[in-house]
Amino acid sequence: MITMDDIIREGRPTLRKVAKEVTFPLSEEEKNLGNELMEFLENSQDPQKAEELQLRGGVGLAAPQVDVSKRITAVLVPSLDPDSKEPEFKDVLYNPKILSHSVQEACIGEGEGCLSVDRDVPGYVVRQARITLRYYNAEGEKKKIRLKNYPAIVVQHELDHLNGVLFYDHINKESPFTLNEGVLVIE
Ligand SMILES: CC(C)(C)[C@H](NC(=O)Nc1cc(F)cc(F)c1)C(=O)N(CC(=O)NO)CC1CCCC1
Ligand SMILES: [Zn+2]
Repeated sequence: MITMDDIIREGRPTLRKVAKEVTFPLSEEEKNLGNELMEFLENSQDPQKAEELQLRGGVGLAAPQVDVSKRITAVLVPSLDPDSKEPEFKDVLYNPKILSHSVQEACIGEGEGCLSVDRDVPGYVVRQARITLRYYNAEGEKKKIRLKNYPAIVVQHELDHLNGVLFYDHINKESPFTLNEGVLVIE
């Protein structure tokens, strides 16, 4: 089971590597890793387990963050409506790729953080507002979906990890809270 001790932090070289694509059929190890990444997110969003295991509430976790340089990431975005059980987006993505995206850009109003970054880095992280994502699931089935709002931001944050990019690489050093015309701010 993955806990915070397994998550490598900035400074570790794997976080700055371009991860390798997986080939199908997946090895048992690659299948297990995908499930473990998702299990971490589920545990981290369960108040009792998060407390017991001292986990930060996570919505996405990529293989390079547990020192495995492979193009695998899990995403679990809970629904905004606390009553509904269904998450807004939940899947383990193998070889994910953004096929196309909106011209419009978006950012999270309070900026971003990262499970691999133990410090606050203030500033807007401007990303694509809407994306068309292609990925393979553990069975090797090709998926093509469109995402917008928070799920689109999370997926782009995770795909960055597969390319050795960290959220603060996108922050404008001179003026971290400057936004161009038309950038959607997601609260
Ligand atoms: C860095 C951290 C603050 C832990 C962030 N968590 C988060 O946004 N929590 C959260 C939000 C919810 F809407 C519901 C919920 F249950 C928990 C996160 O997991 N990530 C993922 C990450 O670090 N992946 O490598 C950072 C987010 C910043 C923008 C997108 C992902
Ligand atoms: Zn991250």
